[in-house]
Amino acid sequence: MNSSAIRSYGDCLARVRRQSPLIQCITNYVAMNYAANVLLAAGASPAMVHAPEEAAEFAKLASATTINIGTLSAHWLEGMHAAAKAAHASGKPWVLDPVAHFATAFRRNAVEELLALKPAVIRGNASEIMALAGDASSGRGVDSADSVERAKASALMLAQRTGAVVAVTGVVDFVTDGQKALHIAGGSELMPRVTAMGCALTCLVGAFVAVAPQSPLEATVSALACFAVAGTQAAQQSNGPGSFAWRFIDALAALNGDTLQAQARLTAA
Ligand SMILES: Nc1ncnc2c1ncn2[C@@H]1O[C@H](COP(=O)(O)OP(=O)(O)O)[C@@H](O)[C@H]1O
Ligand SMILES: Cc1ncsc1CCOP(=O)(O)O
Ligand SMILES: [Mg+2]
Repeated sequence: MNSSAIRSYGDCLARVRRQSPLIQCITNYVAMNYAANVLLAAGASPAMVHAPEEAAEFAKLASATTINIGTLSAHWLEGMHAAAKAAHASGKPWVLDPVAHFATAFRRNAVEELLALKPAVIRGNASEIMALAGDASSGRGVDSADSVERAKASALMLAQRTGAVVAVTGVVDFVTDGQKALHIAGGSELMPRVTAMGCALTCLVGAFVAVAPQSPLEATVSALACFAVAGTQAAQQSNGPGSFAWRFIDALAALNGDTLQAQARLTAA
């Protein structure tokens, strides 16, 4: 980890709030609104720009790009390729969310092509990461059917094979660059009951790697820690997934670097 570039996980959040990085989010129809609100709550500036006619041009303007295949179509895939290529060519990090990539041949091929365009970070649930590493997974759709514990070896292997930081989320998250690995505890069992929480987190990872492109592992851990701390806080006041969804945005908006540093539950794996 490049500790001279980033002094602490709290510092990474403080940088996002200070710099307000412009983040190109190519995400799905389900996630667009919630993900944009999550980025705003963290102090970043989201832009949902995916048309093939403009995706590459916009990727050059943005500080980072995130690509999510949740509601894929051929037209969108064209924009994803253009954006990922442009981001890579201009030295900007991009983040891949391989939503349910194992479900159909169209998705499998799409994710394989995108992986070749060198994402800096891959963020998925346990079933997605296991299948992406070529391991058997029990996933059928967008929700995980496997534990993070079972996906750890797959994540390590995938990180070593692709050179990307790999984040597996679930009850306790696991993040690795293929050498070092960390666990992040916290969050709430209400989180998988709100659609697009994972997609929004992928967009937030984009904002964090944008302000610390030399430290993608630390930036990813920091973004996941924000979700864990804000999720724990929001759950304490929520009656169910509906109120949790908006309380989570409030908790994230109120989170500062010092609180994150004090409350994040990180352990070396
Ligand atoms: N049972 C749980 N307890 C605590 N946090 C959870 C739980 N399940 C998921 N999360 C959190 O929800 C967020 C989204 O993760 P996840 O549900 O794995 O992604 P996806 O929505 O892509 O399947 C992450 O911050 C993760 O830590
Ligand atoms: C329900 C659904 N269908 C296609 S994408 C999507 C959202 C998935 O969101 P998440 O991966 O964050 O649960
Ligand atoms: Mg997901």
